[in-house]
Amino acid sequence: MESPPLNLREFEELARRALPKMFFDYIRGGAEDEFTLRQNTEAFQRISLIPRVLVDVSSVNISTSFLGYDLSAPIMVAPTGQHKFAHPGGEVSTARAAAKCKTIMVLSFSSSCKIEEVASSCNAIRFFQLYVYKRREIAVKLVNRAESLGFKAIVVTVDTPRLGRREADIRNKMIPPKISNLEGLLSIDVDSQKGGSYLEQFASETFDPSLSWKDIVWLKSITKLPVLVKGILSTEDARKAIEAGVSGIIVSNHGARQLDYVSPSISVLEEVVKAVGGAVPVLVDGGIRRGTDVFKALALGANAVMVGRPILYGLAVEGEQGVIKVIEMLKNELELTMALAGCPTLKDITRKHVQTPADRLRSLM
Ligand SMILES: Cc1cc2nc3c(=O)[nH]c(=O)nc-3n(C[C@H](O)[C@H](O)[C@H](O)COP(=O)(O)O)c2cc1C
Ligand SMILES: CC(C)CC(=O)C(=O)O
Repeated sequence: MESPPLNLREFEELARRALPKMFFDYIRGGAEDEFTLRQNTEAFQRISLIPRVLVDVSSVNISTSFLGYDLSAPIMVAPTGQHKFAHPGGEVSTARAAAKCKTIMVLSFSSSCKIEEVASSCNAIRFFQLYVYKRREIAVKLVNRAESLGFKAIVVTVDTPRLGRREADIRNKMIPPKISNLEGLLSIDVDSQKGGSYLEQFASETFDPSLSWKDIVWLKSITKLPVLVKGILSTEDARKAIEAGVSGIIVSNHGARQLDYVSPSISVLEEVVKAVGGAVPVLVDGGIRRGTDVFKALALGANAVMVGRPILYGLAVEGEQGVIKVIEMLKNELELTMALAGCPTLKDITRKHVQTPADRLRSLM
């Protein structure tokens, strides 16, 4: 028997073996040259840790809260579409795992399980991620459904006016998603003569590229739930988001699947946090694979992090149990990092515990 995975990267390798190539490539892949995809993880490696010693770390507490909800750790499940590509249990298995790990799952609009099915499967705290389609009434219906099913926030993704160019999907003729929440609301026929990525064809038929800042105000007007924006990479947009009245900002480059050559999200986190100035909480995702990465993100000002692909790898390898193992691995690594860095609580993690490439440059001048 193979030895069990010891870290998130080993889960990726096992998922590669477990999944059909088309689905593994879809999950792993990024846009175009995958430059930002590599940078998303390498940027974490360029940040060093500066531990403090002789601090009593006999007890380390990693629990926190986000928008008033208690979490076992500052680690949440990012919205990712089509969990049934990874495992037949789909989003229901992921939601159960998130509930058992006492964390928040952001359910993707492009879920392969119905929102009702996910809501009734367990008592996890859930947020609903929204893609705004050309047919706006679909957004209204889904936001209303999420609200009445007890979802606690709407996360609107703002980096996807069109789908990024994912060459693996083009090569594999990636099949279109089966979005259960759209049953009875919308059916899209892809043109099987066209070739290329059918996922991309689907997205270009449906996604509304005219979405703009005024629509955040519209979105707030159709729901009582807090609205968070996902996909902010600049201080200017962070300020606009605050002006538009959002309740949270997610610094994200969509796991490097949209615009290639954007900065890794961890590299812009600190300036966005400064621009936000504590007005609303800030999350970050992209390339988080180790507890040390979570620690670095917190030191640079994030309230919590979200994890995308590793959750799907865990799901592919072992269903619900695999997702639990991935989240618990990250939690255990964070706890150990905090002990070794002299931080018994999350509040003890400060900017002084990390050194970024910019810090090193400044110290030479
Ligand atoms: C297979 C896959 C599907 C995704 N689907 C969505 C989605 O439906 N909505 C969304 O806002 N982001 C989506 N994302 C982006 C994630 O929410 C997240 O930003 C990204 O995966 C974080 O990077 P990481 O995978 O390196 O952790 C998807 C990412 C992947 C890998
Ligand atoms: C169904 C897709 C549009 C989901 C997505 O956002 C992605 O694949 O990155």
